[in-house]
Amino acid sequence: MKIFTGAQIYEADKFTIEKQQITSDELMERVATQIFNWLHLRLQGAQPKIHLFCGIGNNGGDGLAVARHLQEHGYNIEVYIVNYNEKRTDEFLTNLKRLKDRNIWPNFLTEDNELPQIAKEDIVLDAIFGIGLNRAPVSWVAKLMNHINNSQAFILAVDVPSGLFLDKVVTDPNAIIHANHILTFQSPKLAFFLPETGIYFNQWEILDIGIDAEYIAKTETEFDLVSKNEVLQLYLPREKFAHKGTYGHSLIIGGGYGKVGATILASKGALNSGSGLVSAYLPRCGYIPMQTAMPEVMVQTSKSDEHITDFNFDIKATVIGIGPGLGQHKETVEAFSKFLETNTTPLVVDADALNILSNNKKLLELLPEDSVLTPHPKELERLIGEWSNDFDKLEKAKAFSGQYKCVLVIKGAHTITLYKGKGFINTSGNPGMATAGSGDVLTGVITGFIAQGYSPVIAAVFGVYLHGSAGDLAVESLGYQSLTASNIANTIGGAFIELFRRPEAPQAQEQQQA
Ligand SMILES: NC(=O)C1=CN([C@@H]2O[C@H](COP(=O)(O)OP(=O)(O)OC[C@H]3O[C@@H](n4cnc5c(N)ncnc54)[C@H](O)[C@@H]3O)[C@@H](O)[C@H]2O)[C@@H](O)CC1
Ligand SMILES: Nc1ncnc2c1ncn2[C@@H]1O[C@H](COP(=O)(O)OP(=O)(O)O)[C@@H](O)[C@H]1O
Ligand SMILES: [K+]
Repeated sequence: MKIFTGAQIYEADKFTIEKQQITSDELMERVATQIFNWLHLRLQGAQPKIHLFCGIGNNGGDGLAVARHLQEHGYNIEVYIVNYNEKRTDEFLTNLKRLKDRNIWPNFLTEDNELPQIAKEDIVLDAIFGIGLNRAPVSWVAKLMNHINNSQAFILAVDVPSGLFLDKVVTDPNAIIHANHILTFQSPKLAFFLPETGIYFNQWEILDIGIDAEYIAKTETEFDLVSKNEVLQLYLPREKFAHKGTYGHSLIIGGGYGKVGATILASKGALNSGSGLVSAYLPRCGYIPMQTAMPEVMVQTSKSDEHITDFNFDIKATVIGIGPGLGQHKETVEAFSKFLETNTTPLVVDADALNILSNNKKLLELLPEDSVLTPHPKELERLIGEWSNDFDKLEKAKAFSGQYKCVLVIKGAHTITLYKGKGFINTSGNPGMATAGSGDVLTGVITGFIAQGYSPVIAAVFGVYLHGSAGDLAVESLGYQSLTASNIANTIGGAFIELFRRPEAPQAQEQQQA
């Protein structure tokens, strides 16, 4: 799904209005009807107090139009105009008049008003600011927002939580609404998925407001959201007459004394994601553990007992996943550097292999084109340097991936894969995956996908989704705390099956009763 910027959203609105020959007011009415339906379906006429806080722009206009629908259906509403600016939009004024015509008189809030009473059983509709926010709210508005946040009422945000910027971080956490749920229009917003800006709400949902399909199809976006629908289109079916050679040979390189487990997890990731053959190259101490844990994996060892000191293996790999448990011993660094000088096999680079590259940036130039790098936040910082905020991080990461012609997978709650100036934001996964070794499994999964013939960027995007989906499935029976990396690796098969599971058809009433 495409993630539009603020400018693109305004353009989409304009395009839709012209193409569908509707007025801006009619578009706003679509929005309001959808929000009203959302509430009506859940409330079914129940009478909690609904406080609607409306700004003076079009976000506020949406709020006023919702107020009218709620009132017409007998809901218990209180409307407030957060009067932060003199410049009202036409649509706001139209909807204000419609309310007044129905004898609904909003409370106009200014700096001098007392803060309204909101009980924790109440509902708040947040329509103070939408995507038009271009500077931090003044202090009395921030105070009001803070008051709303502290009320413990259920807060439903219209389009975005008021106070959220689409392209920069919030400096004062009190000057933004902490929403329980967001009803956002047509396209999710990039800020929903970044660690510094995604913390201000629990859930989001898209309302389809009928933005013109032609606009959506023809407009290129910098970021796309990746869910099941997107990855299903990338899936390469298994062929009837396939043999193990058809699906490539993954080689996992890493491990050291006390860290052989990392390579076992990566090998499991590669094997369970469909690699035809999997080999591992380890120091000698890894031989027995690997052979015992993974009978399917072929093993060769470096000369030394405790860490890799040479890359003299005799394996014709389709792709190499390198780094888990590798360590940064002087001899390992030297051997890895020498290996890079002649290697042409595609690489997936993780963990200590990334740290070695960060310590000697010249080595980055030796990576084969389209190598996949999978840093967690600390490893990313070592690679690209410090960033001032999440938006700056994305810019720097994008420049890095362009400079070194690599696929850069920024791991996190919403892992972002960057390639050739474009970002793919993952939607699967859960906090139970913040556990030792889960990244090692991902290295294996991406390696396994490349082995099977997926291009590196598709292997990264698909692999990240499937890895997260395996975590989501496994957590259902294990819970967040007990989920382990091994569980994730063992559930990859389930995640494949889940890809093709159709939602259950609702049963007919009579059948249910029978
Ligand atoms: N036809 C349209 O354009 C549609 C717009 N929609 C709604 O319109 C919203 C955007 O509306 P607007 O562009 O009017 O903007 P907002 O309603 O988000 O903001 C109001 C205006 O206040 C000013 N402002 C920004 N930051 C401020 C601050 N800190 N203090 C004081 N004033 C500030 C800006 O001039 C801004 O335009 C969307 O989020 C969505 O809710 C929807 O109704 C869909 C249709
Ligand atoms: N809160 C979270 N939500 C979703 N996924 C997460 C979360 N925390 C971690 N993950 C995923 O778990 C993996 C952790 O990788 P990493 O930090 O390299 O772990 P390790 O080094 O222990 O293998 C990444 O794929 C990351 O996206
Ligand atoms: K809002």
